[in-house]
Amino acid sequence: MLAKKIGFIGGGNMAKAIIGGLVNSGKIAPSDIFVYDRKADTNQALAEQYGINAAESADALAREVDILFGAVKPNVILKVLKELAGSLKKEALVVSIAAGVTLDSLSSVLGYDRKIVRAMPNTPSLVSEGMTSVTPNALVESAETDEVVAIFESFGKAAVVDEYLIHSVVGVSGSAPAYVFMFIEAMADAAVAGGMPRAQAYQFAAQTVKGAAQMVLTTGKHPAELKDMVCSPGGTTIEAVKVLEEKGMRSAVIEAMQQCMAKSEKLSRS
Ligand SMILES: NC(=O)C1=CN([C@@H]2O[C@H](COP(=O)(O)OP(=O)(O)OC[C@H]3O[C@@H](n4cnc5c(N)ncnc54)[C@H](O)[C@@H]3O)[C@@H](O)[C@H]2O)C=CC1
Ligand SMILES: O=C(O)[C@@H]1CCC=N1
Repeated sequence: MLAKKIGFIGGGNMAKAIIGGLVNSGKIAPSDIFVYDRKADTNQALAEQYGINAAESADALAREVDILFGAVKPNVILKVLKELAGSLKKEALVVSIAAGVTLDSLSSVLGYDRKIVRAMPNTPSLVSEGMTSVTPNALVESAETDEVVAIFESFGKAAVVDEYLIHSVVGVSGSAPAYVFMFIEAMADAAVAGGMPRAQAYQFAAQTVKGAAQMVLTTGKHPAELKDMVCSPGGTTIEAVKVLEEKGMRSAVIEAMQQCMAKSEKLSRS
């Protein structure tokens, strides 16, 4: 049980995923979780759904908590944190999940003596299958980093990475659900073209992606070996593999991710 008070500024999709994961894990009492969203109905809905506290204001929340999650959009997070910095407890830890906002720019508004963690979750957190990176600044103690990792592990997997790797994280997990959804959609389209009903096509495609991912995670085998296991000599699968190679699937994925990572770098500089 985590004996700390945790607050969320912003109660949107990602905050909801984290709050839901924490409450369901039983690692923290809902009465120790606080949320402040500028929309009163969002506060109320989260308080009712999870039995947590809706704070009166960002300042009131900041005064209360030991760990504060900044879960607003990147274009407003620095302003929001600057306004509440003076209300935070001296030892409070701030966790930002805003894409492209560096530890240095967070320190510039919160103070260079503030313990800060930069994290990059993804939307599968909403179904307890998230993948989150965690990057603490030099002031965060290892026990505190472990606590933040444990919070993110309550709704998926989490790993500590150096800050320079966050662009890779954005490419390979933060933004990546979007490309996987496109792949599932395309697979389902082809099944529909073969006559399968749409809903059934999504079920077959999505369960196959989930099962294939599970094989990579649990067998320890190289993805190429797992691919080879599917390809019977003279069979159906190798025909599909040939077309995917001809159409450049691998280079399309690599180039798309490089664009994504370049944009992440650009956002961090602006
Ligand atoms: N959606 C995604 O896949 C991922 C998002 N992120 C990051 O998570 C953060 C939040 O994203 P989402 O939850 O998707 O956005 P969202 O738009 O669902 O939620 C943002 C919430 O902040 C509230 N808000 C805006 N200004 C506020 C203020 N001044 N005070 C209090 N609340 C305020 C809004 O009312 C809204 O409910 C962003 O910084 C984003 O970069 C990180 C990883 C993945
Ligand atoms: O598209 C974006 O900017 C955010 C960051 C990671 C996922 N969504």
